[in-house]
Parts: sequence; structure tokens; C-alpha cells
Amino acid sequence: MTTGPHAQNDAAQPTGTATAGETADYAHWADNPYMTDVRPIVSDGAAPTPGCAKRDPIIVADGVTRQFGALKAVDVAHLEIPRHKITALIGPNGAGKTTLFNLLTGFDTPQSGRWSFDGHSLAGVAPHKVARLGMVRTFQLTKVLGKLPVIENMRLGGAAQPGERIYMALFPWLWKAREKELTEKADRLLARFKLDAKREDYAASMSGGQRKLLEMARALMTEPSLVMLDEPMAGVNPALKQSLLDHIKDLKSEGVTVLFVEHDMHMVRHIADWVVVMAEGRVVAEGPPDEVMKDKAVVDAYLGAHHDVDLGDSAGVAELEAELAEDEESVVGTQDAGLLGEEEHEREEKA
Ligand SMILES: Nc1ncnc2c1ncn2[C@@H]1O[C@H](COP(=O)(O)OP(=O)(O)OP(=O)(O)O)[C@@H](O)[C@H]1O
Repeated sequence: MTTGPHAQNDAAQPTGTATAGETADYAHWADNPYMTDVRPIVSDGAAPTPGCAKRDPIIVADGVTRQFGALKAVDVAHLEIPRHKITALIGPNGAGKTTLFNLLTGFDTPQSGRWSFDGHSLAGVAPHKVARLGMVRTFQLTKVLGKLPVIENMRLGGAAQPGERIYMALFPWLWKAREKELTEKADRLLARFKLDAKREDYAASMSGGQRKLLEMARALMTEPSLVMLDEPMAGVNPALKQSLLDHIKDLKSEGVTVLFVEHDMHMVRHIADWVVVMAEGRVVAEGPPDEVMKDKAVVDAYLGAHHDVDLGDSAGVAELEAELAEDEESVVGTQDAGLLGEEEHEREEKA
């Protein structure tokens, strides 16, 4: 697939060298300039503090607030998302991650603030126009159309915009050519995501993981330069998880910027170049995954007083769960359990 941003960002093309230790499976990324770019993500000399300036931001948000009654769901003073990188947006349940996604993509309107994508101001821009500018998203609960075959879901992802439709009605032969082009693109993407065998199946017949893949494939129909994924791993079985991870890395290797919300800390540690942490609507920490997971504000946001845990380490998390089970103030085992509760729930489901 040829994705949009590459040609237009030649000046920003990374020049880093390949990092050592890549496995044979990932050999095709070893010489890829986007995968091996080692230049700092922050702008010259800046420390990785909440709201820090980036060397090459693709999204810049200022003073974005969203209140539901008395609750300030989002209160982001300043945030920059680095171009050509994979950024994870993490935080406990209710931190405001999805609301921020909704605001940035035009699915919700903030009480205040401004934000831009690739230099275009997006305040007040409708979601379909945001997508046309090159910024697409998926949803926590997939929005594939169950009663339509997979191929139709794909074609809709690249469907004509309202103005284009009138034009096509007047000149049907143009529509035929466009439909052929859309179908070919859809088939290429289905093959890439190994969903081609499901082409004629109703989307409703697919597993949760396959629907996530379909939603991601459909998002790529518009050849975006930024893909925003809301909990891509939720409900995905372990076999498909690896494939999803690889697809996300492939996007990066093509110069696509990825921003994703995720509770799965192993995934965050495995693929994120940068992590932004939200708690109670605010950005409370930012930085490379290894450093952020040790940050006191992050550990506080997730785990209260249990400061000695490495959030990316399964043994550490298991130990913590055992500790919390004994702790009367702990939310483990209740509906507020958040990250740890989800991991426990997933294990129960697998058992
Ligand atoms: N439409 C709404 N009306 C009222 N409150 C809302 C609405 N949408 C979100 N909220 C509240 O805003 C806060 C932030 O919610 P949001 O879904 O953005 O959090 P999140 O970080 O994405 O959480 P999770 O990880 O559980 O998905 C929560 O307290 C939520 O209940």
C-alpha cells in the first residue's frame, strides 16, 4: 500500500541506523528509515515532561477541556503527538482517553481549546472531513456493519463523499471506474490483513479479533497519515494479538503515525515509542515506555500506594495482585479494578 505522508515529508525522513538485536522475523524492518530512526522525539534539549514540545509534532492540542456536568473528563493544557512514531495513550479507567480521542476526531465538541493536525486547525471540523484530511480512528467497540459482507464494509471505508455522490450520479461511468478502484484497494487490504477468505462473509460472523482487524483495514482505505486505535487489543485472542502488533508496526514502517489507547501494558512496552499518561482528564506523564512505567505519577495513578511494581512485568503484576487481594482498601475484584481487574477477567475467560 502507498500511504500519503511519505512523499510530502521527505525533509522529515529519518536517517537513524538500525538497532541491534532485531529478530529474523523483523528483518524486513531492519533497514527501514522509520523503524530505525533514533533521533530524539522531544524538541532540542526538552525534558520529557507532561505537555513537552516534540521535534516534529503531527497533532498539537492546547487548552482542550470537556466537562460532563460537574465532571471534567478532559483538561489537557498542552499535548503534542510525534509524527512517524507509535504513541500509546494510557491511564486508568475514566481517565478521559476515549473522550480525548472523540474530541480530536470531531466526534465530540469540547467546551474550550484548539488543536491542529498537520498544521490544519480541526476545531469544529466534522469527523468525515477529519478523516479526509488523513486522520482516521477505530472504536473501543468496533463499528463494523454486521449485516453487510466484509467486502462491503471495506468499500464503505473508502466511499464517495457527499458532493462526489451527486457527481457520480450524473456521470455513472465515472462511478464504475471508482468502484473498481475501491474494490481493488479493498481486496489488497483484505489480503494484507489475511481476511480475504472472509470477503463474502457477514461481518457479524467474525470473531472480535477479526472485527478489530477489519476495522483497522477499513480505516486504511482512505490512506491516512495518522491512525488512532481505541483499545485495539481488547477482546483479541493471543494468536491474533501478535498479528495486530505486526500490522501496527508495519504502519509505522510506511511512515504512518499511530496513536493508540491501550490497557495492555505488555503491548505498550512492546511497540510504543512514546507513552502519554492521563489521569482525571489531565496529562500526568510522558516519555519512553520504560521510563514512564517507573514514573511516580504513573504508578500513583494506576496503583495508589503500591509503588514497587513494574507495570510491564507479568511476575510483578501477579505479585501485586496477590498483595492487593489481602488489602482491604484495594479495588481488585470490584468493578473499579481497572487495569488489574481486566487482566484477571481475561485470564478467567481463557480458563
Ligand atoms: N457522554 C458522557 N456523559 C457523561 N459522562 C461521560 C460521557 N463520556 C464520558 N464520560 C465520563 O468521562 C470520564 C472519562 O471517560 P472516558 O471514557 O474518556 O475514559 P477512558 O480513559 O477512556 O476510560 P476507559 O479506559 O474505561 O475506556 C468518565 O468518568 C466517564 O464516565
